[in-house]
Amino acid sequence: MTELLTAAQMREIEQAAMASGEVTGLELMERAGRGVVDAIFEEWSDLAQASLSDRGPAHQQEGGRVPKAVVLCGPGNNGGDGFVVARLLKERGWEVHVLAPENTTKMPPDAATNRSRWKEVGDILPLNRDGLRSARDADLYVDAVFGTGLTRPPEGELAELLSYLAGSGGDHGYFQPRMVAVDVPSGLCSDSGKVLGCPEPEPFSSLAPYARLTVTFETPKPGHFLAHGPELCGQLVVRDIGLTKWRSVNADGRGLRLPRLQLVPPMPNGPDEPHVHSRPTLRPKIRGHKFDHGHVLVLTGDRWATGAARLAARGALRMGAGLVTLSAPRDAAPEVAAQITALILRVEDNADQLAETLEDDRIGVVCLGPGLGLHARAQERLDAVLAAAPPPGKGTYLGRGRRLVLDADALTLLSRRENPFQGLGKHVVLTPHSGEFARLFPDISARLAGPQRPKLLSTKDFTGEALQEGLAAAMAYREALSAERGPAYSKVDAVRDAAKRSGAVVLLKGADTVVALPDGRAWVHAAVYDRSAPWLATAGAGDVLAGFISGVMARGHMPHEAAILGAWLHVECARSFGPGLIAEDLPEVLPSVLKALLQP
Ligand SMILES: NC(=O)C1=CN([C@@H]2O[C@H](COP(=O)(O)OP(=O)(O)OC[C@H]3O[C@@H](n4cnc5c(N)ncnc54)[C@H](O)[C@@H]3O)[C@@H](O)[C@H]2O)[C@@H](O)CC1
Ligand SMILES: Nc1ncnc2c1ncn2[C@@H]1O[C@H](COP(=O)(O)OP(=O)(O)O)[C@@H](O)[C@H]1O
Ligand SMILES: [K+]
Repeated sequence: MTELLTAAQMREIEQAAMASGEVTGLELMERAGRGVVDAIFEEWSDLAQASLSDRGPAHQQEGGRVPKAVVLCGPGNNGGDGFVVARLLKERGWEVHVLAPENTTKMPPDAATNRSRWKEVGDILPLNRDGLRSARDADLYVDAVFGTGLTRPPEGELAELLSYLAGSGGDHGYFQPRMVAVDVPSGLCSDSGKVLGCPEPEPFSSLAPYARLTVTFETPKPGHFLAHGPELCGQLVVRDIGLTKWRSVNADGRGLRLPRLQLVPPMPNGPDEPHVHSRPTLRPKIRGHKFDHGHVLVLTGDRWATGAARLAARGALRMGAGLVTLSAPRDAAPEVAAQITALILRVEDNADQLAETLEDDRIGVVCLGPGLGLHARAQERLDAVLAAAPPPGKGTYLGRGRRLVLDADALTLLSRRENPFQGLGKHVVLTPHSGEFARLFPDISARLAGPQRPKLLSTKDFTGEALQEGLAAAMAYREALSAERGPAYSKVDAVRDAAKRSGAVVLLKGADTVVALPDGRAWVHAAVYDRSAPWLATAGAGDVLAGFISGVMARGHMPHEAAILGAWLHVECARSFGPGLIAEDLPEVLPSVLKALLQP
């Protein structure tokens, strides 16, 4: 299991460790700096070989090139880590240039100690563009300006420096320098993956550099996986600094840290216990007849609009549901019948007939939304399904209650009801994309989006009142951006709030899919770094996901487990197929993915 820790939690853990007397802040900082240096040499072996301490002083005498590093140190403990990195590189014979603020009055003590240690062996240049100009053409740049302590958008000289670096780092810049971020690229909020003061960062206009490698400590942070985090971090490496003992206890020294936020799947090379499986577990189908493996009912849309539901149904069947039935309005039935074989078709003339179908208590899961439509009849069908889905406990299906997956149009229909969340509960999984999420939770979505960029003025607006209004809106936008404070409201915060409000399990899609329960437990499923699957952004992929989740629930998993497993298998299928993927392929590659999963 890989737990994602916020800045506040990290601070708390560090405090607990130091309070125990078993480790000092200075030791932790030394471990952090050493972790960064080790990660650099593991990533770029040529830099390790070029280090004099490895090759002996004779190397220099033979005219060997001395590698050069520029280390940018900020005003806090992240800067402290930077001073350690600078000293360790210098000890290995590097030419090291350090840029740091001149004013050190507010510097935390451990960082100040490491600054003094550095001063014994090297100089300090100003932390601005001038400082960078006098230390150009390095083999390595180390960004230790801000870490988890970023509280507001950088301003003035610092903003100028960071945006200059944003144009030259990562794979974007003209020089593509090796830029290593200590903990996080400076300017990136480690809780949210947002760049403070810059909602749409671009390589040449961001307030945070694009790193090639990010080395973080103890556990990854949510911001490494959410929003813009992955594109700014380059590669992510986690270094153990020995805080495990204090990770799982609260400030009072007891119990688990709650609510928990976990990464799915866990990081294979993280500092986690090596015996923990890095793959989620799917309940095996061992014995029993088809009804023991769950009966899923998928509602189709009207004539000409049944494809999405058929995709979902096929996804559920391939996932291993014992039986999948499509419930289609009469006018859509011929089209559905012509397209299916292993799936069963039931024809409904009206919502009452659907209600009758739902009296069959062997139907354990109902999936609706894909292609459902937004008309009054669709609303009646949704109402019928909600009315026939008793919450767990009072339920009928194996005592578990009936479970629902509400996707696509069903979510928009919910948002149009007077009480959108009436009748929902933990037996329901809502699977919105960001548009559907905004319809259901407009205030939460607006808070997540942050300040809204005003519309660009067209030439006809360049006069009188329209111009004044446009300028006022632009000023207000700039002010709102500079007033942003860290840690920023994250996608995890938003999905947690949505789950709490609706009472349901909420899965908000994207490359950074987040699942949350009303009690605050949450998971980030990130298709990023070495698990990226950009081919999933294809029409109909979401319909298949709804089917996958339904299928996993039919196999007896709890709704939140099904959401997590469904999202994970969805990405595995996309990765297994690769480029050229279309939604129809997802259920077809699932058997090989499941086979690999079930192998010991
Ligand atoms: N918490 C832990 O367990 C450990 C933390 N360590 C390091 O410490 C870092 C956190 O250190 P800090 O909490 O001191 O925070 P940072 O070093 O990230 O930055 C905080 C400092 O910058 C200032 N600041 C924030 N935003 C600013 C802005 N926009 N413009 C100008 N100044 C700004 C703050 O007032 C504060 O002085 C971590 O990222 C990590 O690198 C490591 O040394 C090892 C252990
Ligand atoms: N860049 C991406 N990387 C990984 N997965 C993605 C990416 N973009 C979209 N997805 C996934 O693809 C699916 C798209 O679903 P959705 O937006 O509902 O589209 P549709 O309605 O066309 O099926 C979601 O599961 C989402 O998480
Ligand atoms: K940093």
